[in-house]
Amino acid sequence: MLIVGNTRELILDMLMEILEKGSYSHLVIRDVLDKYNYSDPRDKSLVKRVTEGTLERLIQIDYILDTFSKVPVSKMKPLIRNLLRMSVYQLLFMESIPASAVINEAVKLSGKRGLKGLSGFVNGVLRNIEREKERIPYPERDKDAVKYLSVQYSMPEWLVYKWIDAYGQEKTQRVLEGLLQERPVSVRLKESLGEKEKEGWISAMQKTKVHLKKHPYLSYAYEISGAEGIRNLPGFAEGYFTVQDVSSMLVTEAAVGTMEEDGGAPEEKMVLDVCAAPGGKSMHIAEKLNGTGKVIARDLSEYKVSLIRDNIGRMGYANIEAQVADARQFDQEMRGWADLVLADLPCSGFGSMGKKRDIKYRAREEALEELILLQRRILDTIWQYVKPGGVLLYSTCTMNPDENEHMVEWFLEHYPFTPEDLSPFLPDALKEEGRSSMLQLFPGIHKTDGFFLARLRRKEDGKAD
Ligand SMILES: C[S@@+](CC[C@H](N)C(=O)[O-])C[C@H]1O[C@@H](n2cnc3c(N)ncnc32)[C@H](O)[C@@H]1O
Repeated sequence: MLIVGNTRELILDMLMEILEKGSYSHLVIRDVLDKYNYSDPRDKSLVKRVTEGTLERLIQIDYILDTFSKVPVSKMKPLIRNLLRMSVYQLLFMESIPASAVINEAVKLSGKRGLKGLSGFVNGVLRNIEREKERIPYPERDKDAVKYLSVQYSMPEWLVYKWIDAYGQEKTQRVLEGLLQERPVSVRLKESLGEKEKEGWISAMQKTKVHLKKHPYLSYAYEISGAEGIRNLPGFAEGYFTVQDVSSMLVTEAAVGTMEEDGGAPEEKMVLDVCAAPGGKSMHIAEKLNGTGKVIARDLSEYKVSLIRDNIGRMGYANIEAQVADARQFDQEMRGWADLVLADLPCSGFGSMGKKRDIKYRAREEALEELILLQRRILDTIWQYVKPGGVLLYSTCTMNPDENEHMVEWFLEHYPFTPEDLSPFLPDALKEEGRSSMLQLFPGIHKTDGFFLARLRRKEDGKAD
């Protein structure tokens, strides 16, 4: 199948929007796919694949371009730079498209977009790369492991350096590989559905083109691949399921303590989720409470809270309420109110890079310090909402010890909490790693996004040490 005419021009425009104007890739891709109703669904998946793939491999692609072009990528005209990037992606990673077609289409498009004078340059660089693609002189691992891994897996050098420092070279490489692997979307099927409804849903899903598979960690988690849009799938409108990574479902298991503790039937609980939008974990907790107790789901803005409300409406939970509140501001009314406080804090988000492909290029090392201060500020405030004897569940969707293990250590030094063994609440595959109070999940190593969770219990005497 060729990428021709409007389709490749559309890809070029999307890359310009994301890489030159700084728009978020997942939003640009979603909007374009929603807007353009292709007669051939294969066109749709090609647009998605080439745009996402080019972003995912950007560092490697730019390295190759810099090796084969006299003009460095940073000095090229933006349109030419992005045209070359998407073409190199196709030459290297999409064998089904003939190289001659990729190059001819790129040459034509540069002319069409008013850069006819550069058609020869585009042609020359791409032909050179096509000829030499089996002999690209990549950085040598023995000489510079950070540069080697950075180019091979398209990850900024400072992040590779940070991960090697924290987790070692072997683990870092597995994580980098994991981040590039295509992973299915995971969904949480409502546990409260009756057997008949569950079977009906599974059989309706099997009649669609998507592939449905049970996730090995949790009985109610399923993986879906090949879906063109989740919203059109059976059971979505009825609120049978919600999209949620399994790592995030494990937070609820550990927070509510349902896997072994309480024989799987939690008593009535008061729960406060201080950073809740779009509401995935709050709704899961509401579900686990079987309609009892109360979950208050808070977030910073009216818009964010409207996302939580929309989700509650679709999923139909009655024991949950969404509120606008800034977690940095102490709320006197909540002092000692909660059996469980969920602190799923804003973080660097490195664990979800597999899904949001531009996070890795947007991340700035300097910004991490600010995030850590924000996380501390929120923790400084919200620990007081936990009843003496109650639980604080701390989580982030990142892999960065300063936001994770070191943050928990800092917290325990300052506030009257004790860490608790996570293993009773985890699936067998994770029990061993969860024996301490903290669990770091890694893509490529675990069957989840990158994620961190820690379970901390407030001491009965309740006062700060
Ligand atoms: C990791 S996300 C939460 C995801 C959510 N727990 C879920 O499972 O769907 C972090 C959230 O923190 C919110 N946030 C950031 N700063 C905040 C603050 N000062 N007060 C309350 N919420 C805040 C962000 O708007 C964002 O929605």
